[in-house]
Amino acid sequence: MAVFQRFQRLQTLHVAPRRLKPQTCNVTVHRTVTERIQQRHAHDVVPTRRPFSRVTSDDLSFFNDLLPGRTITDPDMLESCNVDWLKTVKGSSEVLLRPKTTEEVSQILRYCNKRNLAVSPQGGNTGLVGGSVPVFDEIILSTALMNRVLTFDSILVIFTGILTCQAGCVLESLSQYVEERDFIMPLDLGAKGSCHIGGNVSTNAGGLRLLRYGSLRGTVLGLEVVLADGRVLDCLAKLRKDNTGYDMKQLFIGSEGTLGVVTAVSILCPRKPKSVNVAFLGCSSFQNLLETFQICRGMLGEILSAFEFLDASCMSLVEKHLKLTNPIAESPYYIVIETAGSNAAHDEEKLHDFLEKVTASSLVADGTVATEEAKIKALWSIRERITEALRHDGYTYKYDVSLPLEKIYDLVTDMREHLGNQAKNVVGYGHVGDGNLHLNVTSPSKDEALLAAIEPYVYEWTWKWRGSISAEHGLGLKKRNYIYYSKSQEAVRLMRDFKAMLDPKGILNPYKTLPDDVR
Ligand SMILES: O=C(O)CC[C@@H](O)C(=O)O
Ligand SMILES: [Zn+2]
Repeated sequence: MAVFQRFQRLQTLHVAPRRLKPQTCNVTVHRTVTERIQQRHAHDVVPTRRPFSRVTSDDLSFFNDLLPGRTITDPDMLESCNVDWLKTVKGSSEVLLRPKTTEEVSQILRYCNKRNLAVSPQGGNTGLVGGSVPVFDEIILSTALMNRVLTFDSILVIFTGILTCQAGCVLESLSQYVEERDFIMPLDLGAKGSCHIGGNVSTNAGGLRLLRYGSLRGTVLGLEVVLADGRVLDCLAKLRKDNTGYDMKQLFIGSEGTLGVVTAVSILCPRKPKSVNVAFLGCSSFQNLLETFQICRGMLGEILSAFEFLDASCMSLVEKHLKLTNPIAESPYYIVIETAGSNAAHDEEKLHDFLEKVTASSLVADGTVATEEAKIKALWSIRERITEALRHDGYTYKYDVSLPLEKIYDLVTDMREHLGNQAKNVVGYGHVGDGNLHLNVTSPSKDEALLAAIEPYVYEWTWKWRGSISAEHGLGLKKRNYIYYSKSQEAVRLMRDFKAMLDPKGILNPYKTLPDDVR
């Protein structure tokens, strides 16, 4: 493998890409969507507080009796729970509840529903769309103390890999727990040190391993959910297959705490791979990067576990703000490829052949490969810590879109041109393997004119190419009024009906996910 620690440019391979047609512009439909959004000036809409009750001293007595020492009203302690990680959405809740059991969550919600008190469920508060913090004075219901592993299944002495745990377990702790037993979590994200598994499920978090292990819609086997009126829905099955009627858990995966509070999760963990390699490569064009991906899928096949990218602007930001070092020669685009398999010699041979092919054809200009854990971590941190670097760069406008692969970077290029010098930085990175681009725009401070130049332009663009305006972060508070760019009116109406059925008073995570005016 030493020969691939660094490799050189050879010649360029030209493969004509298959062009994709934009959405046949049904002008009427398009205009309807656009007008609906523009009329509302969606990015400016600050919701009006709905007529929920205000917390009284009687309510506090009830909560104190139920959760002695875990009913928090100290403003200093409430401060960090009222504001999101990006520090762009700030609520003014005066009560933080920290239950330890499902029964306590059930009693809290039964009481809040009766009293018409709004509730903002909160996990690790790492969300990026303002979905995990109160907007007004909603009671914060934190899962932080619901952090017990319940079971890790085994048949005699052999583990099956089915983990059942409470919703407040931190993803990284779960990873450690299952790794000690020779398994891994099927998902991995930059926020793993703080995010909770319940929050991951509620937002249907994607992350860096989705390419290999699929989404939580497949790996979550069962859920326990407390409904708005306090009923406990036990769908905590541990079965690989179960076709008995509607798959209820799917309703709660990705519904951002608006339909129920996830209190426990059963999840299928893959075996820990015996051999892991990470290659960090540089490409001179995005077209070369896409061709590298095509070849990679073909040649690495079943051992490919991640294919991520970042552009040169991301690299500059992690160098500048986090003092990370670029391990290879400067390039316009960088790729992080991970392989995970069961036979080191076999995996290395495959990787070797692949790298030889892409360097010989000059698709890849430079690169480095890591097999030891510390170096693997260092390479991954360049990709994983971009979000953190962007936060240092200024106020960040974040877009998380699914697009046809061949259009994925054109949005960044167009946006740069469209914004000119209005923006400080316009960067692109993300999950090439999943067709998911993270477009981020920074400015020295919050800038309404800049926001108006980005939105709805970015959503129009995504709609035109039949993309999704939220590939993995959800709609939360910030994007809910743009839902029509990705969902039909009928679909949104049905969502409203589900919400009305499960939470008739609308106490669960109000002002999130669904638009203000469902027509
Ligand atoms: O900060 C972002 O926009 C993306 C965060 C996360 O989804 C990632 O893939 O790193
Ligand atoms: Zn992502």
